[in-house]
Amino acid sequence: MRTAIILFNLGGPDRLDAVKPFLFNLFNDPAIIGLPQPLRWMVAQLISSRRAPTARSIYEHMGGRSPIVANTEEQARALDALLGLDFKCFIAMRYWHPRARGLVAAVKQWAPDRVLLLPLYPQFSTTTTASSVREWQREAARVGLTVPTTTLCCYPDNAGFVTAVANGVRRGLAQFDPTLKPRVLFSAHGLPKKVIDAGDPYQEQVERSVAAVLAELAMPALDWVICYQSRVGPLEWIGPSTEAEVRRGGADVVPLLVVPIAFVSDHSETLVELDIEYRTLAEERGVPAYVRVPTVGADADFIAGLADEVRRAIAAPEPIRSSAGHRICSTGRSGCPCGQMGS
Ligand SMILES: C=CC1=C(C)c2cc3[nH]c(cc4nc(cc5[nH]c(cc1n2)c(C)c5CCC(=O)O)C(CCC(=O)O)=C4C)c(C)c3C=C
Ligand SMILES: [Fe+2]
Ligand SMILES: [Fe+2]
Repeated sequence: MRTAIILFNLGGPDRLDAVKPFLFNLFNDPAIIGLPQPLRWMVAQLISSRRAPTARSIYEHMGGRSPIVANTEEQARALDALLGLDFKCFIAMRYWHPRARGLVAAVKQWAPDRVLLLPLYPQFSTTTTASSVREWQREAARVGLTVPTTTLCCYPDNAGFVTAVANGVRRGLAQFDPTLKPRVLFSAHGLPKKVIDAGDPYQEQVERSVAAVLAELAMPALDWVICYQSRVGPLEWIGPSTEAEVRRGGADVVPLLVVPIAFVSDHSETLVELDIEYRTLAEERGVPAYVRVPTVGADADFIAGLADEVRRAIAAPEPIRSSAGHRICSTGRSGCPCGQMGS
Protein backbone atom coordinates (compact mmCIF):
# COMPACT_ATOMS: atom_id res chain seq x y z
CA MET A 1 0.00 0.00 0.00
CA ARG A 2 1.66 3.26 -1.13
CA THR A 3 0.69 6.38 0.82
CA ALA A 4 1.48 9.90 -0.38
CA ILE A 5 1.68 12.33 2.51
CA ILE A 6 1.06 15.95 1.59
CA LEU A 7 2.66 18.34 4.06
CA PHE A 8 0.88 21.70 4.06
CA ASN A 9 2.26 25.00 5.23
CA LEU A 10 1.63 28.61 4.36
CA GLY A 11 4.76 29.27 2.27
CA GLY A 12 6.73 32.44 1.80
CA PRO A 13 8.45 34.42 -0.92
CA ASP A 14 11.59 32.88 -2.42
CA ARG A 15 12.89 36.29 -3.59
CA LEU A 16 12.03 39.91 -2.90
CA ASP A 17 10.10 40.28 -6.17
CA ALA A 18 7.80 37.50 -4.98
CA VAL A 19 6.71 39.39 -1.84
CA LYS A 20 3.86 41.28 -3.49
CA PRO A 21 2.36 38.30 -5.45
CA PHE A 22 2.73 36.10 -2.34
CA LEU A 23 0.77 38.66 -0.31
CA PHE A 24 -1.80 38.98 -3.09
CA ASN A 25 -2.38 35.20 -3.07
CA LEU A 26 -2.83 35.34 0.71
CA PHE A 27 -5.33 38.21 0.76
CA ASN A 28 -7.21 36.85 -2.27
CA ASP A 29 -8.00 33.66 -0.36
CA PRO A 30 -11.69 33.62 0.69
CA ALA A 31 -10.58 31.95 3.95
CA ILE A 32 -8.64 35.15 4.77
CA ILE A 33 -10.92 37.80 3.25
CA GLY A 34 -14.49 36.60 2.91
CA LEU A 35 -15.67 39.07 0.25
CA PRO A 36 -17.25 37.98 -3.04
CA GLN A 37 -15.31 38.43 -6.29
CA PRO A 38 -14.40 40.77 -7.93
CA LEU A 39 -14.41 42.81 -4.70
CA ARG A 40 -11.98 40.45 -2.97
CA TRP A 41 -9.57 40.65 -5.91
CA MET A 42 -9.60 44.47 -5.70
CA VAL A 43 -9.18 44.52 -1.92
CA ALA A 44 -6.36 41.96 -2.17
CA GLN A 45 -4.56 44.14 -4.75
CA LEU A 46 -4.90 47.13 -2.45
CA ILE A 47 -3.81 45.45 0.79
CA SER A 48 -0.93 43.52 -0.80
CA SER A 49 0.40 46.76 -2.35
CA ARG A 50 0.13 48.55 1.01
CA ARG A 51 1.70 45.69 2.98
CA ALA A 52 4.48 44.91 0.45
CA PRO A 53 7.05 47.51 1.66
CA THR A 54 6.78 46.34 5.31
CA ALA A 55 6.87 42.69 4.26
CA ARG A 56 9.85 43.33 1.93
CA SER A 57 11.86 44.77 4.81
CA ILE A 58 10.93 41.72 6.91
CA TYR A 59 12.25 39.35 4.21
CA GLU A 60 15.35 41.52 3.67
CA HIS A 61 16.33 40.56 7.25
CA MET A 62 16.36 36.91 6.11
CA GLY A 63 18.51 37.39 3.01
CA GLY A 64 15.54 38.24 0.77
CA ARG A 65 13.62 34.96 1.10
CA SER A 66 11.60 32.86 3.52
CA PRO A 67 13.36 29.74 4.85
CA ILE A 68 10.00 27.97 5.25
CA VAL A 69 10.44 25.64 2.23
CA ALA A 70 13.97 24.54 3.19
CA ASN A 71 12.83 23.92 6.77
CA THR A 72 9.78 21.96 5.60
CA GLU A 73 12.00 19.87 3.29
CA GLU A 74 14.09 18.91 6.30
CA GLN A 75 10.93 17.82 8.14
CA ALA A 76 9.79 15.86 5.08
CA ARG A 77 13.13 14.01 4.85
CA ALA A 78 13.01 13.14 8.55
CA LEU A 79 9.43 11.84 8.29
CA ASP A 80 10.23 9.86 5.13
CA ALA A 81 13.18 8.22 6.90
CA LEU A 82 10.97 7.20 9.82
CA LEU A 83 8.01 5.89 7.81
CA GLY A 84 9.87 3.85 5.18
CA LEU A 85 9.43 3.17 1.48
CA ASP A 86 5.64 2.69 1.44
CA PHE A 87 5.28 6.37 2.27
CA LYS A 88 6.46 9.48 0.46
CA CYS A 89 6.19 13.07 1.67
CA PHE A 90 5.37 15.90 -0.76
CA ILE A 91 5.22 19.60 0.13
CA ALA A 92 2.35 21.92 -0.80
CA MET A 93 2.56 25.55 0.27
CA ARG A 94 -0.64 27.58 0.21
CA TYR A 95 0.47 30.98 -1.10
CA TRP A 96 3.83 30.46 -2.82
CA HIS A 97 5.77 27.69 -4.52
CA PRO A 98 5.79 24.71 -4.33
CA ARG A 99 2.00 24.93 -4.61
CA ALA A 100 -0.68 22.25 -4.93
CA ARG A 101 -1.24 23.13 -8.61
CA GLY A 102 2.30 22.15 -9.56
CA LEU A 103 2.39 19.14 -7.26
CA VAL A 104 -0.72 17.09 -8.01
CA ALA A 105 0.69 15.66 -11.26
CA ALA A 106 3.87 14.44 -9.50
CA VAL A 107 1.77 12.81 -6.77
CA LYS A 108 -0.43 11.12 -9.39
CA GLN A 109 2.67 9.89 -11.22
CA TRP A 110 3.98 8.29 -8.01
CA ALA A 111 0.74 6.25 -8.15
CA PRO A 112 -0.23 6.18 -4.48
CA ASP A 113 -3.00 3.90 -3.24
CA ARG A 114 -4.10 6.63 -0.89
CA VAL A 115 -3.29 10.23 0.03
CA LEU A 116 -2.98 11.63 3.53
CA LEU A 117 -3.13 15.40 3.98
CA LEU A 118 -0.95 16.42 6.92
CA PRO A 119 -0.99 20.13 7.77
CA LEU A 120 2.08 21.44 9.55
CA TYR A 121 -0.32 23.37 11.74
CA PRO A 122 -0.90 21.44 14.99
CA GLN A 123 -4.06 23.50 15.62
CA PHE A 124 -6.91 23.55 13.08
CA SER A 125 -8.08 26.83 11.62
CA THR A 126 -10.38 27.62 8.72
CA THR A 127 -7.73 30.17 7.64
CA THR A 128 -4.92 27.64 7.37
CA THR A 129 -5.75 23.91 7.37
CA ALA A 130 -9.22 24.15 5.81
CA SER A 131 -7.95 26.55 3.16
CA SER A 132 -5.10 24.21 2.17
CA VAL A 133 -7.40 21.17 2.14
CA ARG A 134 -9.89 22.96 -0.08
CA GLU A 135 -7.17 23.95 -2.55
CA TRP A 136 -5.80 20.38 -2.61
CA GLN A 137 -9.26 18.92 -3.31
CA ARG A 138 -9.75 21.33 -6.22
CA GLU A 139 -6.36 20.58 -7.75
CA ALA A 140 -6.59 16.82 -7.23
CA ALA A 141 -9.98 16.79 -8.96
CA ARG A 142 -8.51 18.77 -11.86
CA VAL A 143 -5.93 16.08 -12.68
CA GLY A 144 -8.20 13.15 -11.78
CA LEU A 145 -6.27 12.10 -8.70
CA THR A 146 -9.14 10.10 -7.24
CA VAL A 147 -7.50 7.75 -4.73
CA PRO A 148 -8.95 7.73 -1.19
CA THR A 149 -7.82 10.90 0.54
CA THR A 150 -8.10 11.71 4.20
CA THR A 151 -7.06 14.73 6.21
CA LEU A 152 -5.36 14.78 9.53
CA CYS A 153 -7.15 17.87 10.73
CA CYS A 154 -5.14 18.70 13.83
CA TYR A 155 -2.95 17.33 16.55
CA PRO A 156 -2.83 20.01 19.27
CA ASP A 157 -1.87 17.63 22.04
CA ASN A 158 0.14 15.07 20.10
CA ALA A 159 2.61 13.49 22.54
CA GLY A 160 5.71 14.00 20.36
CA PHE A 161 4.85 17.64 19.64
CA VAL A 162 4.17 18.31 23.32
CA THR A 163 7.41 16.62 24.43
CA ALA A 164 9.45 18.54 21.84
CA VAL A 165 7.98 21.87 23.02
CA ALA A 166 8.33 20.96 26.72
CA ASN A 167 12.00 20.01 26.19
CA GLY A 168 12.54 23.35 24.45
CA VAL A 169 11.00 25.15 27.44
CA ARG A 170 13.28 23.23 29.84
CA ARG A 171 16.38 24.08 27.78
CA GLY A 172 15.24 27.70 27.56
CA LEU A 173 14.66 28.01 31.30
CA ALA A 174 18.16 26.62 31.91
CA GLN A 175 19.61 29.64 30.09
CA PHE A 176 18.46 32.13 32.75
CA ASP A 177 20.33 33.09 35.88
CA PRO A 178 18.91 30.62 38.47
CA THR A 179 18.07 33.50 40.82
CA LEU A 180 15.65 34.97 38.23
CA LYS A 181 12.04 33.81 37.81
CA PRO A 182 11.22 34.08 34.11
CA ARG A 183 7.72 34.37 32.66
CA VAL A 184 6.92 32.00 29.79
CA LEU A 185 5.10 33.57 26.83
CA PHE A 186 3.46 30.86 24.72
CA SER A 187 3.14 32.81 21.48
CA ALA A 188 0.80 31.71 18.68
CA HIS A 189 -0.14 33.38 15.40
CA GLY A 190 -3.24 35.48 16.06
CA LEU A 191 -6.56 35.50 14.25
CA PRO A 192 -9.28 38.12 13.79
CA LYS A 193 -11.74 37.82 16.69
CA LYS A 194 -14.67 37.42 14.31
CA VAL A 195 -13.11 34.22 12.92
CA ILE A 196 -13.11 32.70 16.42
CA ASP A 197 -16.62 34.04 17.10
CA ALA A 198 -17.78 32.20 13.96
CA GLY A 199 -16.70 28.91 15.58
CA ASP A 200 -13.09 28.42 14.47
CA PRO A 201 -11.55 25.99 17.02
CA TYR A 202 -8.00 27.38 16.68
CA GLN A 203 -7.83 29.32 19.96
CA GLU A 204 -9.31 26.44 21.95
CA GLN A 205 -6.75 24.10 20.36
CA VAL A 206 -3.86 26.47 21.14
CA GLU A 207 -5.04 26.44 24.76
CA ARG A 208 -5.13 22.63 24.60
CA SER A 209 -1.50 22.53 23.34
CA VAL A 210 -0.34 24.79 26.16
CA ALA A 211 -2.24 22.78 28.78
CA ALA A 212 -0.53 19.60 27.54
CA VAL A 213 2.93 21.22 27.62
CA LEU A 214 2.30 22.52 31.15
CA ALA A 215 1.13 19.07 32.26
CA GLU A 216 4.33 17.54 30.91
CA LEU A 217 6.50 20.23 32.55
CA ALA A 218 4.84 19.68 35.93
CA MET A 219 6.10 23.02 37.28
CA PRO A 220 3.12 24.38 39.23
CA ALA A 221 4.92 27.60 40.18
CA LEU A 222 5.70 28.51 36.56
CA ASP A 223 4.60 32.02 35.52
CA TRP A 224 3.08 31.69 32.03
CA VAL A 225 0.65 33.30 29.61
CA ILE A 226 -0.72 32.55 26.12
CA CYS A 227 -0.42 35.44 23.68
CA TYR A 228 -0.97 36.07 19.97
CA GLN A 229 1.39 37.67 17.47
CA SER A 230 1.57 38.77 13.82
CA ARG A 231 -1.55 40.92 13.66
CA VAL A 232 -2.20 42.49 10.24
CA GLY A 233 -5.04 44.80 9.18
CA PRO A 234 -7.61 46.93 10.95
CA LEU A 235 -9.83 44.21 12.49
CA GLU A 236 -9.84 43.34 16.19
CA TRP A 237 -7.66 40.24 16.77
CA ILE A 238 -7.68 37.82 19.68
CA GLY A 239 -5.42 38.73 22.55
CA PRO A 240 -3.48 39.44 24.58
CA SER A 241 -0.94 40.34 21.92
CA THR A 242 2.64 39.12 22.30
CA GLU A 243 3.73 42.73 21.95
CA ALA A 244 1.58 43.76 24.94
CA GLU A 245 3.02 40.87 26.95
CA VAL A 246 6.58 41.99 26.15
CA ARG A 247 5.66 45.49 27.42
CA ARG A 248 4.11 43.96 30.56
CA GLY A 249 7.32 41.97 31.09
CA GLY A 250 9.17 45.29 31.06
CA ALA A 251 6.72 46.92 33.48
CA ASP A 252 7.00 43.94 35.86
CA VAL A 253 10.79 43.69 35.29
CA VAL A 254 10.61 39.94 34.63
CA PRO A 255 12.78 37.94 32.21
CA LEU A 256 10.86 36.45 29.28
CA LEU A 257 11.04 33.02 27.68
CA VAL A 258 9.16 33.15 24.36
CA VAL A 259 7.84 29.79 23.12
CA PRO A 260 6.32 29.44 19.63
CA ILE A 261 3.31 27.14 20.11
CA ALA A 262 1.63 27.25 16.68
CA PHE A 263 4.63 27.42 14.30
CA VAL A 264 6.58 24.20 13.80
CA SER A 265 9.42 25.69 11.76
CA ASP A 266 11.27 28.97 11.53
CA HIS A 267 10.27 31.79 9.18
CA SER A 268 9.61 35.52 9.32
CA GLU A 269 7.25 35.31 12.29
CA THR A 270 9.95 33.77 14.48
CA LEU A 271 13.24 34.98 12.96
CA VAL A 272 12.17 38.59 12.52
CA GLU A 273 9.09 39.29 14.64
CA LEU A 274 10.17 37.36 17.75
CA ASP A 275 13.97 37.49 17.38
CA ILE A 276 14.39 41.07 16.19
CA GLU A 277 11.25 43.18 16.75
CA TYR A 278 10.16 41.87 20.16
CA ARG A 279 13.72 41.39 21.40
CA THR A 280 14.40 45.06 20.59
CA LEU A 281 11.15 46.07 22.29
CA ALA A 282 12.09 43.98 25.33
CA GLU A 283 15.45 45.76 25.56
CA GLU A 284 13.79 49.16 25.20
CA ARG A 285 11.21 48.32 27.88
CA GLY A 286 13.76 47.07 30.40
CA VAL A 287 12.99 43.34 30.25
CA PRO A 288 16.01 41.92 32.18
CA ALA A 289 16.54 38.92 29.85
CA TYR A 290 14.82 37.65 26.67
CA VAL A 291 15.22 34.11 25.33
CA ARG A 292 13.31 32.58 22.40
CA VAL A 293 12.84 28.81 22.26
CA PRO A 294 13.57 27.30 18.79
CA THR A 295 10.60 25.92 16.85
CA VAL A 296 10.33 22.12 16.91
CA GLY A 297 11.58 21.81 13.30
CA ALA A 298 12.88 18.29 12.62
CA ASP A 299 13.21 17.44 16.34
CA ALA A 300 13.13 13.64 16.70
CA ASP A 301 10.22 13.64 19.19
CA PHE A 302 8.14 15.90 16.96
CA ILE A 303 8.76 13.85 13.82
CA ALA A 304 8.00 10.63 15.73
CA GLY A 305 4.76 12.30 16.87
CA LEU A 306 3.84 13.08 13.25
CA ALA A 307 4.61 9.47 12.30
CA ASP A 308 2.26 8.32 15.09
CA GLU A 309 -0.48 10.56 13.71
CA VAL A 310 0.05 9.14 10.21
CA ARG A 311 -0.21 5.55 11.45
CA ARG A 312 -3.27 6.35 13.58
CA ALA A 313 -5.00 8.16 10.70
CA ILE A 314 -4.47 5.20 8.41
CA ALA A 315 -5.85 2.80 10.98
CA ALA A 316 -8.84 5.02 11.82
CA PRO A 317 -12.36 4.03 10.82
CA GLU A 318 -14.42 6.16 8.47
CA PRO A 319 -13.30 9.77 8.83
CA ILE A 320 -15.60 12.51 10.07
CA ARG A 321 -17.15 14.38 7.15
CA SER A 322 -17.47 18.12 6.94
CA SER A 323 -20.84 19.74 6.33
CA ALA A 324 -19.86 19.85 2.65
CA GLY A 325 -19.47 16.07 2.69
CA HIS A 326 -15.70 16.07 2.32
CA ARG A 327 -13.54 13.76 4.37
CA ILE A 328 -11.83 16.22 6.61
CA CYS A 329 -10.87 14.50 9.81
CA SER A 330 -9.14 11.21 10.21
CA THR A 331 -7.99 11.65 13.76
CA GLY A 332 -10.75 9.45 15.11
CA ARG A 333 -11.16 12.00 17.92
CA SER A 334 -14.78 12.00 18.93
CA GLY A 335 -16.29 15.47 18.85
CA CYS A 336 -13.38 16.93 16.88
CA PRO A 337 -14.61 20.43 16.01
CA CYS A 338 -13.06 20.54 12.55
CA GLY A 339 -15.88 18.38 11.18
CA GLN A 340 -18.31 21.26 11.45
CA MET A 341 -16.02 23.80 9.84
CA GLY A 342 -16.58 23.00 6.15
CA SER A 343 -13.78 22.23 3.79
C1 LIG B 1 -4.44 38.86 7.47
C2 LIG B 1 -4.65 37.71 7.83
C3 LIG B 1 -3.81 36.59 8.25
C4 LIG B 1 -4.33 35.51 8.96
C5 LIG B 1 -5.74 35.31 9.41
C6 LIG B 1 -3.24 34.60 9.16
C7 LIG B 1 -3.35 33.39 9.84
C8 LIG B 1 -2.28 32.52 10.08
N1 LIG B 1 -1.03 32.56 9.53
C9 LIG B 1 -0.26 31.53 10.05
C10 LIG B 1 1.08 31.24 9.76
C11 LIG B 1 1.90 32.02 8.94
N2 LIG B 1 1.67 33.29 8.49
C12 LIG B 1 2.71 33.69 7.69
C13 LIG B 1 2.84 34.90 7.05
C14 LIG B 1 1.83 35.86 6.92
N3 LIG B 1 0.55 35.80 7.44
C15 LIG B 1 -0.15 36.93 7.08
C16 LIG B 1 -1.51 37.20 7.37
C17 LIG B 1 -2.39 36.34 8.05
N4 LIG B 1 -2.11 35.13 8.60
C18 LIG B 1 0.74 37.74 6.32
C19 LIG B 1 0.38 39.07 5.71
C20 LIG B 1 1.97 37.07 6.21
C21 LIG B 1 3.20 37.54 5.43
C22 LIG B 1 4.25 38.13 6.28
C23 LIG B 1 3.88 39.51 6.73
O1 LIG B 1 3.57 40.35 5.88
O2 LIG B 1 3.84 39.70 7.94
C24 LIG B 1 3.67 32.62 7.61
C25 LIG B 1 4.89 32.53 6.71
C26 LIG B 1 6.01 33.39 7.03
C27 LIG B 1 7.23 33.15 6.18
O3 LIG B 1 7.29 32.24 5.37
O4 LIG B 1 8.14 33.90 6.36
C28 LIG B 1 3.17 31.59 8.40
C29 LIG B 1 3.80 30.24 8.62
C30 LIG B 1 -1.09 30.82 10.97
C31 LIG B 1 -0.64 29.62 11.79
C32 LIG B 1 -2.33 31.43 10.98
C33 LIG B 1 -3.57 31.11 11.72
C34 LIG B 1 -3.78 30.22 12.58
FE1 LIG C 1 -0.11 34.41 8.87
FE1 LIG D 1 -10.79 16.78 13.28
